[in-house]
Amino acid sequence: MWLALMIGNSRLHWAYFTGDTLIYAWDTDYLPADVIQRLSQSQTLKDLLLEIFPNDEATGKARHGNIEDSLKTLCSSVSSPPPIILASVVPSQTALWQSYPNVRILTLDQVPIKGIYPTLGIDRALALLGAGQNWGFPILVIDAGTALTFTGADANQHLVGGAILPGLGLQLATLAGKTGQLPTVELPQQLPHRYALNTKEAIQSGVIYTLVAGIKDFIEAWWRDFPQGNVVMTGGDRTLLVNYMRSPMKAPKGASQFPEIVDSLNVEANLIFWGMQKTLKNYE
Ligand SMILES: Nc1ncnc2c1ncn2[C@@H]1O[C@H](COP(=O)(O)OP(=O)(O)O)[C@@H](O)[C@H]1O
Ligand SMILES: CC(C)(COP(=O)(O)O)[C@@H](O)C(=O)NCCC(=O)O
Ligand SMILES: [K+]
Repeated sequence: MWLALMIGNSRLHWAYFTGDTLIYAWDTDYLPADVIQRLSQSQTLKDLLLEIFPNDEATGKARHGNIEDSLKTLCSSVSSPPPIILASVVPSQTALWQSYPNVRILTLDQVPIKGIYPTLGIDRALALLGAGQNWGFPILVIDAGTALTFTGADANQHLVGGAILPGLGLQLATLAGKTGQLPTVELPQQLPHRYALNTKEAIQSGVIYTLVAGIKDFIEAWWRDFPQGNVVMTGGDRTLLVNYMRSPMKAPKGASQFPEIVDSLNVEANLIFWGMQKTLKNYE
């Protein structure tokens, strides 16, 4: 068994594998350095899982309930700190894990995608590989994380390129942080009205409608260049974004948003983990 750890700019993404099979994936906040130190000394997977599964603050009970129990039962026999395969786009966080005795840090040059430029985020390369493995190349990955990224590869698994912009959460945080009067605003579950008559909804409308329009434009351009190309969305905001794109437009004479695009858009949380598994496999 092994654990995959992808360090993103907002949080840690974990997956538990047995061999080639992804059993379970979950997210946690960053861990303090002293907790990571303690994990390095943990003798069993059970000890480790106790630390890295998020607990419900109120009850102290694990949020993942049954899954956590079955994982622990499954792994209580595994001794020594379990192997962690790590990929990161946050160097200061990577440094904290370097002392872990059984860690392997994946680097960009190990990811079997052609034409990679040296500063490409390894999360983008891994997601591309994972998506291409599953749906085939050409493939366009839209990662709605801290940053929102578009990353495409052609039929030869060669990087076409992509784009980077602030993600939904970051756009909202930047507006609140860099202006004198704009409040901190949450993301609504439903698509807001386009024409807002209060500040909160005006911010939500501006950020969401322009982001959704931008995504639509990138997908249409992708299909012009790669008519057989697949498109997949991942990242922490994927579900919200797809829901916005599915909703009818909340505007006068609002028609359904982008049915033809949403119907052919794949949504998947675990692309990066699939890419990590494939990268390891490539080295065997
Ligand atoms: N519990 C959570 N913690 C942080 N972000 C979350 C959470 N749940 C949903 N999100 C959303 O996920 C986005 C971050 O995406 P994610 O893919 O987790 O980031 P990264 O890979 O950059 O760490 C944020 O913009 C936020 O809106
Ligand atoms: C663009 C990113 C910040 C996205 O990170 P994330 O939002 O997933 O945490 C990351 O992939 C990165 O640091 N990339 C390096 C620059 C590049 O890909 O060109
Ligand atoms: K990401």
